[in-house]
Formats: sequence, structure tokens, C-alpha cells
Amino acid sequence: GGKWTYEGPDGEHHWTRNYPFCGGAFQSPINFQPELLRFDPNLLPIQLQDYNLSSKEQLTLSNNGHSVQLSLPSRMHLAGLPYQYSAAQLHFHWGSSNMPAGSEHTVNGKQFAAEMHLVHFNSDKYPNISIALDKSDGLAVMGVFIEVGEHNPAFNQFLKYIKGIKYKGQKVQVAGFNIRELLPARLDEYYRYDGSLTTPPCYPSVLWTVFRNPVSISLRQYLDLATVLCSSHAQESAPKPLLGNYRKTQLMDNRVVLVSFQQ
Ligand SMILES: NS(=O)(=O)c1c(F)c(F)c(S(=O)(=O)CCO)c(N[C@H]2CCc3ccccc32)c1F
Ligand SMILES: [Zn+2]
Repeated sequence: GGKWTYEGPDGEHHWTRNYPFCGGAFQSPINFQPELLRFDPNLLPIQLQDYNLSSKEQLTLSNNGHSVQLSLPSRMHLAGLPYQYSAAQLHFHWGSSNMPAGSEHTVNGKQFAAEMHLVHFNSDKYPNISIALDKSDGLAVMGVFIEVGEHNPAFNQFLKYIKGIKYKGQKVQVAGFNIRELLPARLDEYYRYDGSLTTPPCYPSVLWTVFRNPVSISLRQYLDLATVLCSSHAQESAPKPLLGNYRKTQLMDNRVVLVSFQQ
């Protein structure tokens, strides 16, 4: 598809030119407003299957020009949702070096330093993510808020390689590790709503689960995320820092956000 960015002439206010769904309904991200949340006792704790990857497993860490992404094996999957959803990749959204505010979802207007997304596809109904991508029940994405605080050793399992993928298109192999360690302790407390991809093509195909509790990374780890990567290719003369790769919050229309917690 066409090129798109987070600012300038190809920024988010122009995405609809090449990607009509970006101007449609059920768009993500959104702001979680306390007065619009509804407790749902049927929202069960998220069950992670095969998230503890062996160090013999090789994962691909890549800079795709829009984010840093880590490929995930499709035998990793979620249970407890309406269908089985198999893992595809995880990636991040962040702010800038002097502005640690780059999460996509917000809570009562508060933006966190960054946000991690684990993208899964409905493997009960579709053979791969490309087929599932534009189906209304095609994807399930888990969001994790990230704040700057305590050092997080689990994040270094891939952050230590980030200087090797400075430019768009660069990839490195990373040894497998327990992906569960990147998630917050409480998998039973989360926001749930029907939404979309937050990048073009913005298909309204995502069952969103955003965990209530953030994880912490150190300022140094945050700066690794926010200052190393470029959205430009290595051979381009002017390196373009990859910063502020988050979409603004979208209209709720008449959507309801369910929560699995009561207070
Ligand atoms: N915030 S989000 O979860 O909506 C979301 C992203 F924000 C994002 F940047 C990407 S991407 O692949 O890194 C780059 C542009 O697609 C994807 N990638 C998805 C969409 C397209 C695709 C194809 C194969 C595997 C993963 C994805 C994504 F689902
Ligand atoms: Zn994302």
C-alpha cells in the first residue's frame, strides 16, 4: 500500500486518502473514560498458551519503519476468548526522548510513556493473519501500558539488539524467551472493546484487550526504544528518527468499553 507516517503530509489526518477504513467506524485507539466503563463478570482471566519460548527458538526482531516488531510463533496462542487466537508479532508505540508520553490508549486522558501490542489472529477460522486481517472476528490484540520506573530485565532480552536494527528494513535474530515476562502480573484486570488496527489499513477487525496495570521499564530502556530507531533506510542521506509513532484517540461513537474489574 501507499506510504503513511505519523506526521507531515502523509500523517494520520491524511490516511483516509489511501485507506478509507481509517475514516470509518470502530476506530482505535480510544480514551478509557471512567464513567463509560461497564463491569462484565463474564470477562475471564486471559490464558496464555505456549508463551514460554525455548532459548533455542529464533525470533526475528525488525524495524519496519513504523515500529520495532518481534515475530512470534503461531503455536503461541490465547485461550478463553470466543475463538483461539494465535500470535503473530508484538510491537511498540512510544513518544520522544524528552517526552515519555506515547501510548495509544489513554486512561481518563492520561497517556502512558509507551504501549506494547501483541497481535494475534483467529486461527479457528483463518489460516494466517493476512487472511484474518480484514475480517470482523479476525484479530485479537493485547495492549500493555508501559511507564518509566524500575528497570525491567525481561525487556532487555530484545532491547539489547535494538542498535542492530537502527534503520528501516533491518532485522536480527533473537533467542526465544518467556514472553509472559513482558506482561503485567494481573491478566484478570483489563479493558475490552471492539476496535481496529491503529495503523493503515485501519481495518475494524480487532477485539482489543488492554491490561489495567502498566509494566515499568527504566529511563535508559525507554530511551533505547525512543532514540535508536529511524524510519528511514540506512542508505538515505538524512536519517529520520522514528518518534511519536502513536495514533490520536478516536471517537467512541456509541461503543461500550467493558472492564473485568469492579474497583
Ligand atoms: N497497533 S496495531 O496492533 O493495530 C498495529 C500496528 F500499530 C503496527 F505498526 C503494525 S506493523 O505491522 O508493525 C506496521 C504496520 O502494519 C501492525 N501490524 C499488523 C497489521 C498488518 C499486519 C500484517 C501481518 C502481521 C501483523 C500485522 C499492527 F497490527
Ligand atoms: Zn500497535
